[in-house]
Amino acid sequence: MKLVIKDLSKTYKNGVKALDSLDLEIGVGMFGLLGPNGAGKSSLMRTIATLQKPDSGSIYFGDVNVLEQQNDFRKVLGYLPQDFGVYPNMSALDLLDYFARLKGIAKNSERKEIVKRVLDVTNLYAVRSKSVSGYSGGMKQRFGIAQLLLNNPKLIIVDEPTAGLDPAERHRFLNVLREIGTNHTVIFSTHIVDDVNELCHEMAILNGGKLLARSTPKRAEEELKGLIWNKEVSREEAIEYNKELSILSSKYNQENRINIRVYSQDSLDTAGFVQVEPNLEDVYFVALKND
Ligand SMILES: Nc1ncnc2c1ncn2[C@@H]1O[C@H](COP(=O)(O)OP(=O)(O)OP(=O)(O)O)[C@@H](O)[C@H]1O
Repeated sequence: MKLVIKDLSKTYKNGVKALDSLDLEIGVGMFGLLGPNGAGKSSLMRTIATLQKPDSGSIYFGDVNVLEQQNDFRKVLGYLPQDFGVYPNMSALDLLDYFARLKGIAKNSERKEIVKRVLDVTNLYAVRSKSVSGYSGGMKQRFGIAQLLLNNPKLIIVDEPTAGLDPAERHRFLNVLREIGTNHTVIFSTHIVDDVNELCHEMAILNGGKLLARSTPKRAEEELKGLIWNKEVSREEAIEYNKELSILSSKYNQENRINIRVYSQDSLDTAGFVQVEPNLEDVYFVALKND
């Protein structure tokens, strides 16, 4: 089923325009919503999750009018907010059983089966008897996914789930999402370019409440072919180049020199630059620079 967003706008009372006439269509699979802090990602996610109203615009999921038929839509929605708050001192097994009851799964045997399945999918079965309040950050995030899977949602929204996770936990979490993304529509917001690279078939870049790009990671990279140049320079040279060229990123290497990556339609051969394969980080920085 397709999520179709049209002309969505939201200005908060303090005058911040968080969503600016946004149009977006999202189909089955993992969709990555990439943007810097304050881009409007959470505002968009909360609006889709029917937790706040836009000033104007429409959202349809299949033929359900999300903003009008909130109760119908919530039955097929799984939402993991950015900050889930505090968990009670209960085991994952008991807590999931409790959530399953709240979601109306009355039959004992049915609940048992579903709870086991979501614990399996999220790799928490081995720690099911431990208290969720004592879980690590990554385990808590996976528990959040387990609980939203209980009612077999058709659309899953996860808001910056990898922020603050260590690399191993992040990988475990992305693996869980990858599995879920094969048969659900998953919208996944992040400011980490690699998250999108590793996981998403489709992506959009959001800033200032506007879509700057809508593509697949691969296609977006191909569009920059021949336009990305790299050179290793000193700090002083980097400052000079910054005055005349569009530097996308600069990274120190072990010799304390800087690799600068530059976007240029003209050849920089003669200036000692080497043409390099574009990556998704280049795509992201080009989009933000051209904004
Ligand atoms: N309830 C609110 N009232 C006023 N301004 C808000 C409110 N919520 C968000 N904003 C502002 O709207 C803009 C978009 O915020 P939003 O949280 O949607 O961005 P984000 O992309 O999710 O960023 P982050 O990664 O920091 O959460 C920001 O400038 C933010 O300060």
